[in-house]
Amino acid sequence: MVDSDSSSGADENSFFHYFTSFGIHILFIVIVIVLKWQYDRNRYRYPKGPRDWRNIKDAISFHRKKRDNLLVLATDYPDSCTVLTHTGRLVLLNNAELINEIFVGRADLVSNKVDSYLENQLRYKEGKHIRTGIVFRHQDHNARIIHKALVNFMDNDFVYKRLDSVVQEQLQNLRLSNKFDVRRTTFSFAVRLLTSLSGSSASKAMNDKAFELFEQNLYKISKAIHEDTFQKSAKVILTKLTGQSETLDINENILDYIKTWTQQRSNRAKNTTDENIVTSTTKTSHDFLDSILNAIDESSPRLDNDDVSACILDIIMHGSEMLKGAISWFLLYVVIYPEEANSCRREVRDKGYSKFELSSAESLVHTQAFVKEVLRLSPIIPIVIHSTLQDFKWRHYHIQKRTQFGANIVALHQLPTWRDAAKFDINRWIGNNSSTIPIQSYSPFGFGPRSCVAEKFLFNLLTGILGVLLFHNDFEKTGPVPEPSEGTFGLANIPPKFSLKATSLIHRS
Ligand code: HEM
Repeated sequence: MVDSDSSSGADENSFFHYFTSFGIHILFIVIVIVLKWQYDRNRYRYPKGPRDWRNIKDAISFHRKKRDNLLVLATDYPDSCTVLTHTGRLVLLNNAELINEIFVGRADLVSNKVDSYLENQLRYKEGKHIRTGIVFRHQDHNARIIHKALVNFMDNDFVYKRLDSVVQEQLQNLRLSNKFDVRRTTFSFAVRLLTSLSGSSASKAMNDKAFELFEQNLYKISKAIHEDTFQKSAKVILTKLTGQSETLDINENILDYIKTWTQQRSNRAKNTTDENIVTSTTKTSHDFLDSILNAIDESSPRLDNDDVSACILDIIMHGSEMLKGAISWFLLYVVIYPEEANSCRREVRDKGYSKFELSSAESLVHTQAFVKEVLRLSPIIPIVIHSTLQDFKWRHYHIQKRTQFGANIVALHQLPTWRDAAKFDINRWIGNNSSTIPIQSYSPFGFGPRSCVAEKFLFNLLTGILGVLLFHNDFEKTGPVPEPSEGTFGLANIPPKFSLKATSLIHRS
């Protein structure tokens, strides 16, 4: 009895010691965290904003409530403010001057694309991953040479040689029926267009089963990205903690598909010395794939097949998401504002714009004004977010490395300097009225050195596409349609699912 008593006392003692030392460790950790927090507080200074503990709920729901928040924050903080979000601290810039100052003036320090927003992460090889749809997340030498190669390709080889026929072919293939799901249909059009532009020979495979699967899988990813539920947010946090991606398998499947094009091209390469290294096939580029392959000799570290394929996937995903978003918004505004849409239809009919032609799209003044006004009120990217590459001082602030800067595009497009900012008014872009457009207050395609590579051609591309659609079709509602204030509003601003009826005007007349 005595023996057993003393051993239980020893057990209690060791438990007591265990818990005391555990408690002391925890206390130390808490003290270190508090000291670090205090140190950072003294060391770094940010613009003021709703970022204290009382706003923690707002911080967590910031991205979900962004549509309301962005305009309210710009009214409360006309210059800039700091918001806590679930992905960290974000300095939101609410006026044109500051956006320009940071995104153009300090682009050397604020050029990393966000990397913790999308759950849709693809580890495409050991130690390397992309988040599909966010083009070239790092601001590094290779991102720069690829950007330059794509811009040069569009300027010199492509736009004037192939673009018209590729776009027209896809417009002809577009199957609009009595009742079509607008987002699904425009996505299919956009993926096919981007695939033709990325790997011209790949378009030959567009009717086969493998391509169908590729397109379906891309659409699944697109849906997963835009799903907007609390379960989804919880999953995002979980995947962030585990480093896993819910859509990884699908990604691997679609990446494999693109790898086969890259492989076929690399097999044609003249001076292949290493199986895993691609060399330029020819200096004339026929598509995005060629233009990236032709830039490989300048790359460092040298790009291989997997890197090139990941870039192509990123371009296809971004381009098709953006085009889907833009064309879906156009068609929604067409049925909400039929008078304005009819003035565009009259214009394309008067000018005989029945086929896509980039060079004459600019002459479609009303149609281009319609495009610009839709993208003003419903920009596809509501905040352009970049993060800082290192600590830096700006005005009287001291900003820490990896702080996110957000250009508040929604607010920029509705600043008080716009006449009747909240009104859908295509006339503001036409003739003398355009002198009322406030300077540097409209930017649907990004800013500075990391702006969209297709920027120069996008207004005309979108105008031409809308022009041809209006020339051949009348669009009507088949039931209630969403308001422009609805839809997902995460990294991209996309209308909710809706259907329309298209009646061919050729058959009617
Ligand atoms: C309506 C259509 C489009 C919109 C609204 C759009 C918008 C944007 C925006 C806002 C950015 C800057 C993102 C940032 O700084 O974080 C961007 C970048 C980019 N876009 Fe687009 N885009 C569109 C279509 C396209 C198309 C068709 C392509 C196909 C080539 C494309 C390729 C790119 C690339 C490669 C970048 C990354 C540039 C870089 O970081 O160096 N975009 N786009």
